Amino acid sequence: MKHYQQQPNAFPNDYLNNLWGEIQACPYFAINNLNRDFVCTKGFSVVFQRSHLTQVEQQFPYFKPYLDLALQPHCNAFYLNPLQLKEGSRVDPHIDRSLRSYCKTIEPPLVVSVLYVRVPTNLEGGELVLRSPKRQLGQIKPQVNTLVYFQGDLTHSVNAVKTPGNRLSLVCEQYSLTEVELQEIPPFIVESRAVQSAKKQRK
Ligand SMILES: O=C(O)CCC(=O)C(=O)O
Ligand SMILES: [Fe+2]
Repeated sequence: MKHYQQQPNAFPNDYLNNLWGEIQACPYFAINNLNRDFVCTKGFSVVFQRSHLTQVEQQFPYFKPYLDLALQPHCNAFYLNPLQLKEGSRVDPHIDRSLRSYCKTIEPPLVVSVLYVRVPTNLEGGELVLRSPKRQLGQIKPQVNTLVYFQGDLTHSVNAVKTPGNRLSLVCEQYSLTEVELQEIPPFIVESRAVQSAKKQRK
């Protein structure tokens, strides 16, 4: 894949509504754990190896249609995260490397897939901007039910959302790791602020 591609109308429409409802109701869905680049966003993350895909689908059945379509056959480790932005939220320029907290030497993902689950009507801002070191490669205006794939080594950002309402995407960083790297990655865990604060309160 050169830079990025888009697949419109990726799923039946009722799947998007179902995903929206399930994610909003999920106890892990909370103010984000991700780094400082993610300003005023909500979400949670599922880290898993391909060997544990069935377990992921058992615990999160509503992710299955997305995973069936979006996962790339050559990838063996994944960082899946629903990401919600509202008015005033933005994501500063970054390269996705969320598995770095488990393996310091990790290369960026091969591919990142992003499904737009809900987008405010008449959205202003909120575009996904993709860059190479030399130039801007694309500016993608989120459309509900479009599945975007982009090369995992691209720097990207999300412009500040200027409209009321929620912009919910389902993002999956897809890695092709060596056996040695793979050993450092948890087979299946959920990362969420909600879980961490519950743990802290218990102490
Ligand atoms: O929602 C998007 O358009 C992309 C979000 C993103 O960059 C990320 O989750 O790493
Ligand atoms: Fe990203």
